[in-house]
Amino acid sequence: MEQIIRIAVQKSGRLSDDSLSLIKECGIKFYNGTGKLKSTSTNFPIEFLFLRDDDIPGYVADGVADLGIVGQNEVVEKDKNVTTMKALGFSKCRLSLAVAKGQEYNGVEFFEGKNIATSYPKILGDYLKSQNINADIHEISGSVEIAPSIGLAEGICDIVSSGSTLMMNGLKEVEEIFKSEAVLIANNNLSDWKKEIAEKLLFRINAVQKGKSNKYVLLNAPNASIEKITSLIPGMRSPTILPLAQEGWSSVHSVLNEDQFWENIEELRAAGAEGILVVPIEKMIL
Ligand SMILES: Nc1ncnc2c1ncn2[C@@H]1O[C@H](COP(=O)(O)OP(=O)(O)OP(=O)(O)O)[C@@H](O)[C@H]1O
Ligand SMILES: O=P(O)(O)OC[C@H]1O[C@H](OP(=O)(O)OP(=O)(O)O)[C@H](O)[C@@H]1O
Ligand SMILES: [Mg+2]
Repeated sequence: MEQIIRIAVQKSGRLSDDSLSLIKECGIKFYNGTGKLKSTSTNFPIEFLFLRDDDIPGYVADGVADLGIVGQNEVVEKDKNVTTMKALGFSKCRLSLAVAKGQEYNGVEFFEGKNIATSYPKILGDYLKSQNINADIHEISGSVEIAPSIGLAEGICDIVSSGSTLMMNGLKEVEEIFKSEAVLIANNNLSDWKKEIAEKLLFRINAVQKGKSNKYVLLNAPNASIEKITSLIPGMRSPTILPLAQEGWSSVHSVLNEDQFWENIEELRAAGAEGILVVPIEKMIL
């Protein structure tokens, strides 16, 4: 049997572009023409299934797919037995309760005995239980934000990111109940060789993610400041220091987390650093 692993990704929607970009950044090539629901990579032993995101946890649990990229919200909602291998850092959103903007709201007790429309009955049900609230959960599959204005429910529980959908529909967010981002999930019983391929994919994903959060920094500094600057940007093992053509000056090259760079920028400049260049890193393997 050909040793190939199957990964389920969303066909089109909030997860698909970033899922496919991540795969491409991992150096994995595949054809992704419109309408094609299955595709095999030409340079990595992986086959892609393009599916509705709601179906991905179930397919991975059943072993129809070995891996999947899906929102944590769907993994928890579908309550399937799968292993979460890695949080991927995109499609970040939250599940929140919302009510009409003009509604007086003094706490979660508001929802006692009320109707709440949602596409996430399990996550909402678990939350209400944890708060000792009895409410009627009205399950609908989309356009949840319309529910209060058509008299279907007094509140909703849906995905919020910027909050603009809530605002446009005259609603206000009152409780955040779940935080989500895209995750890589795996079937619980992968064979040894499938595990090996999954680990190779994970290795590449880690290299891409580390590269993204770090920057290659080059700067010029007077030799007298090198010690101070080295302490501010210590790099992976230690910075590279090269002499400039101009006597008494060096070029310092280092790698550092972007947040750390911005935190240290004033101190670097105060120490005499100038001509600072910050360059993106494509992959980073420690
Ligand atoms: N506005 C948003 N910002 C960030 N992430 C989001 C946003 N909306 C949804 N997500 C995340 O992306 C996932 C997919 O959202 P999308 O709206 O594409 O789902 P869908 O309409 O159910 O798609 P499908 O047609 O595949 O069933 C959600 O489960 C959630 O994890
Ligand atoms: O807080 P916001 O930034 O406005 O994002 C939240 C909205 O995004 C998602 O819908 P999407 O736009 O993906 O459409 P869909 O309902 O067709 O999935 C989600 O279902 C919310 O309605
Ligand atoms: Mg869906």
